[in-house]
Amino acid sequence: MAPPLDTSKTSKLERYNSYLRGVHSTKLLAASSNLLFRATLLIALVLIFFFTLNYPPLSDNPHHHQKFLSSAFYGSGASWEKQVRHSSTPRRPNGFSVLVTGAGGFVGSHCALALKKRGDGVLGLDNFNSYYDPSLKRARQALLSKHQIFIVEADLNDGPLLSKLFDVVPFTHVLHLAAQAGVRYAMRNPQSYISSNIAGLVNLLEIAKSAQPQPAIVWASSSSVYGLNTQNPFSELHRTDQPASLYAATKKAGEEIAHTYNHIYGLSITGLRFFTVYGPWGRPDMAYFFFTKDILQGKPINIYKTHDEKDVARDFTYIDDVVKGCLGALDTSEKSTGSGGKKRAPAQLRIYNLGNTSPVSVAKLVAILEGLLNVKAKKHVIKMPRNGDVPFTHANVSLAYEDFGYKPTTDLATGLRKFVK
Ligand SMILES: O=C(O)[C@H]1O[C@H](OP(=O)(O)OP(=O)(O)OC[C@H]2O[C@@H](n3ccc(=O)[nH]c3=O)[C@H](O)[C@@H]2O)[C@H](O)[C@@H](O)[C@H]1O
Repeated sequence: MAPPLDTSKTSKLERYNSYLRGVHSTKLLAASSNLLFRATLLIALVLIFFFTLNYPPLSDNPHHHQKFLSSAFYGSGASWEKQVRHSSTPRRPNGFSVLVTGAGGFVGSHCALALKKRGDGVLGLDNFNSYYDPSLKRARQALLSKHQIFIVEADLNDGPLLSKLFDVVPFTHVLHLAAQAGVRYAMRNPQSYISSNIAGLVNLLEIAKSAQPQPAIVWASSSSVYGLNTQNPFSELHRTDQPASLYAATKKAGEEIAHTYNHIYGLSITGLRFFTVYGPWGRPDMAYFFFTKDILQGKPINIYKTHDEKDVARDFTYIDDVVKGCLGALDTSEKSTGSGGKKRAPAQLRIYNLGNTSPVSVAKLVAILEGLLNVKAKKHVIKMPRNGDVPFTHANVSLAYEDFGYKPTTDLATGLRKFVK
């Protein structure tokens, strides 16, 4: 049994204990404020690190804004999988199940709707970046959603998310239209072209090569690959080793990368060289679109001339014609031949021009717009800046005609009328 405590000793002890408690709480207070200070410092450092990583700011680098967040938000959950499956299930006998990348974009949204309308299953993929006003992409998304097309919001470089999609859906085809577009913007933000048009393409092909079954792939190349080629009209047999812009160089690189994946893994791949596609729901960064806006607002527009004072011209191609070309390419795609990531037999590899076959000068384009809008444009005719533009494009489409009946039927005046409306 413990001896009774001497009260004087007890009160001393109590005083001592209360002194100790005082010291302890002061120390505790000091320690916790120290801890708080360190934590604040750590958070500040993490924030500085985070913002440094995200430099330059979003407006200049729209691809950084939500990279890979998608894997965290999606890729799991029964209702998400249900949406993905429902959207990609065909509603016609022997219908396709197509992953349309860039489905929030101009050509992507039109193709997605056309495929869905004929009974194919369509799943969209888009990162909704801010290269141009994302609200236009969201409006396209709303339109697609009305037609039961679900767009997964993800970046092409998000490997885990893409793998997950191919685990959930046995896609028969991929219509790969997601890209960093625009010829002149490549001088302002070169890295975005590498990230989307090269790294993103490789990521997609990596996933596709291991998918069971391997899908057939149809993807968007560009008329710009003809670069400094001077033979006319441009044929798929002409030189494409002199790109005039980084955009063109990344599209040409894509064609070579496609060759590699076809050769090693047996992926069936078709590249489509689009020629200045225009029309309703188009891209606001393209000349016909911002010319229309500027003319209506009474703002001056620049019309480029070549350095030897010639007209600059494009083989402007109407969206409905291009959609028919994309569907024709999908319909004539052969199956990929690989399985388990290994090639089993030679596979189809194709390249086609999808143009209009009748170039029109930019000056004429503006004259048509003036007529349709009933407004005179404030025109500045200037020498084409050295920004990667080529003076002239003109497609020979006989190969696409032979193989899938591609025949453009919309002239520029008719197409622009539909756009202006
Ligand atoms: O076929 C392609 O592969 C590409 O087509 C498109 O590029 P481009 O043919 O350059 O279209 P776009 O910019 O509308 O300029 C049209 C014309 O206006 C001239 N132009 C342009 C701007 C200006 O201020 N003044 C002007 O005269 C300009 O010199 C040009 O002659 C796509 O954007 C591109 O993503 C890619 O798909």
